[in-house]
Amino acid sequence: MTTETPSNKLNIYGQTFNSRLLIGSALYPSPKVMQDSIAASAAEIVTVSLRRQSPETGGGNMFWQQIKDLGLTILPNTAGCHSIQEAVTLAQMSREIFATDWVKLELVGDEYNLQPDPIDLVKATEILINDGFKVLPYCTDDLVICRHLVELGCEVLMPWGAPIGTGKGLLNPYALSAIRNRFPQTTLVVDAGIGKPSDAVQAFELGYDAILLNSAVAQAQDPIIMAKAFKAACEAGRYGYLAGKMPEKDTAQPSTPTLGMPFWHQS
Ligand SMILES: CC(=O)[C@@H](O)[C@H](O)COP(=O)(O)O
Repeated sequence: MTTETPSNKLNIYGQTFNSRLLIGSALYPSPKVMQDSIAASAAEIVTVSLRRQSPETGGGNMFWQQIKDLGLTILPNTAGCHSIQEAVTLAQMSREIFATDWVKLELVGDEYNLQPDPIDLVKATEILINDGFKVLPYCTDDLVICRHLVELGCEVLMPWGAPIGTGKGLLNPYALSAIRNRFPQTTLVVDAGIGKPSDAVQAFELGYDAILLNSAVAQAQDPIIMAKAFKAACEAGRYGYLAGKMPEKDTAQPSTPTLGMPFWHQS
């Protein structure tokens, strides 16, 4: 029987976490709603982009203070980078500022769907790993690209569910499932495109270790309630996966016995 024990907590490069929900820090209606939503989600890892800094207004400093106040593990990302050089430079700056060697590597290859550039992603990953980073690459659901990333030393992969900000859910469950089956030892996180709690449940049912989302909570009509819904969905999906679902059958089978007495009773 498989149950959730300390030894099978979410493992990200050797650090363990109780929550299997990673959350973004952009697009919330207000800083207060951001803080309250992230707290309600019970996420222990929050991803941030250095690009949020806005020295002209000083707003950037306030944002960083609010993030710091959450007391969570920070996962810097390279959102919005379009070239290897840009992504590597931003990762290096983030390492200094946040004092972490983790980086969620995002390298946009196309403006239409913000698809990661698969070729430059692999090249940038190699540069960053050689520079001592622990890379969490945001990638497409391409099995071969994932294999290259694992061969370079990535212990975590973050294939997309759907393009960022679309809320379309898991567009290609077959491809995500193939990645799960091919890399049983790798920590797999569905990143981007999740729109509703049932998408999160589906990711865990496929055997994924975690999900990362931003828009689904930040752009919900009530972000704080939605954050709670995702917390519950991640737990439900994970427990459902660990429990092992019943086998499906093509023919009906009565679940209520038709022979004998359903309950013992005194005559
Ligand atoms: C915040 C972040 O890292 C995004 O780039 C991420 O991929 C989330 O995407 P969604 O907003 O679609 O959840």
